[in-house]
Amino acid sequence: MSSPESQSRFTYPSNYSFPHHRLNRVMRDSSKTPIVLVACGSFSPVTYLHLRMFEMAKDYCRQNTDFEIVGGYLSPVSDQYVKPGLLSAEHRVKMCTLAAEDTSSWLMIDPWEAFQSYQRTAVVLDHFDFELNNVLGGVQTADGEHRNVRVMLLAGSDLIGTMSQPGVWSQQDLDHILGRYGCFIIERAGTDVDQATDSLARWKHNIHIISQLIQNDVSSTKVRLFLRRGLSVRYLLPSAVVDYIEQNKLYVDEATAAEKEKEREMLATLSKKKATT
Ligand SMILES: Nc1ncnc2c1ncn2[C@@H]1O[C@H](COP(=O)(O)OP(=O)(O)OP(=O)(O)O)[C@@H](O)[C@H]1O
Ligand SMILES: NC(=O)c1ccc[n+]([C@@H]2O[C@H](COP(=O)(O)O)[C@@H](O)[C@H]2O)c1
Repeated sequence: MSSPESQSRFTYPSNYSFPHHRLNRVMRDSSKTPIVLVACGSFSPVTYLHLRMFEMAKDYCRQNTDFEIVGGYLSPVSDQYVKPGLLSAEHRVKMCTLAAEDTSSWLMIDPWEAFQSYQRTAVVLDHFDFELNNVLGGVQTADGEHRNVRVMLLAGSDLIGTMSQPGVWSQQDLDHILGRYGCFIIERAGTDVDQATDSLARWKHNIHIISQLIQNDVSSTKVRLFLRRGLSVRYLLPSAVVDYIEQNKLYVDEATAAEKEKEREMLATLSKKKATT
């Protein structure tokens, strides 16, 4: 667990320690700004697209910004977040860990959010900022100069779309997330990014929109639907995650009414799309 100072600001799950084994503590290019990417979500289950979001952001940063990515984290949401199809945090954290270990050399899973009461995204980003800069002391340049790490949110455009919906995010939190930290938004089929970011114009300088040059429309909802119908999901998720789902017989239970409704909406969108092509 972190220093006593942190205990007054944050609550911690028991036996928690902040993962930093893959954090790049020495920058490659001292002229750049070190950043850490944080993707918050359900990850029920984690898919290749969740992992690919980080690679897309990496390419974008290299080509368009003065940022150097020194680490990437998936932060699965708490069980208290009410959402159809949300499996227990234990399974979700395990699947994310298997996925990162199996497929990546730089992604990490932070279980801080998952194993406690629901924490707003603004608080989650503060937690990362605290652990990276106050507890670990940031990173260094090759010359040994200290640099604070900037935390940035990584999300799909559906999430940024919810930021204009009344009652979902407080103005104070939006100002904190987009004004203080900033974000990378991956375009996602079904969301008009311009419309989604219209009301967020005052933070435009901190919002980086990334196009999906190779469209991948996989979603956890579709994966759950396939599993429930006994269809294969191999090659949509890392093999280790598919094996884990099979071994633990996950996502085979009858869908809840809310989930059935979500599936109906998704199937209707898919057949509409088919009809227009
Ligand atoms: N196909 C995709 N394209 C772009 N962003 C995505 C895609 N799938 C997931 N994301 C983003 O990944 C993050 C985590 O998402 P989440 O775990 O809620 O996945 P999801 O696939 O949208 O889940 P569900 O289908 O259960 O709603 C969110 O910011 C979401 O926008
Ligand atoms: N006010 C907030 O902080 C707020 C609102 C909506 C979603 N979120 C976060 O967005 C993430 C993804 O949510 P969905 O899976 O519902 O798209 C979750 O981690 C959730 O905590 C945060």
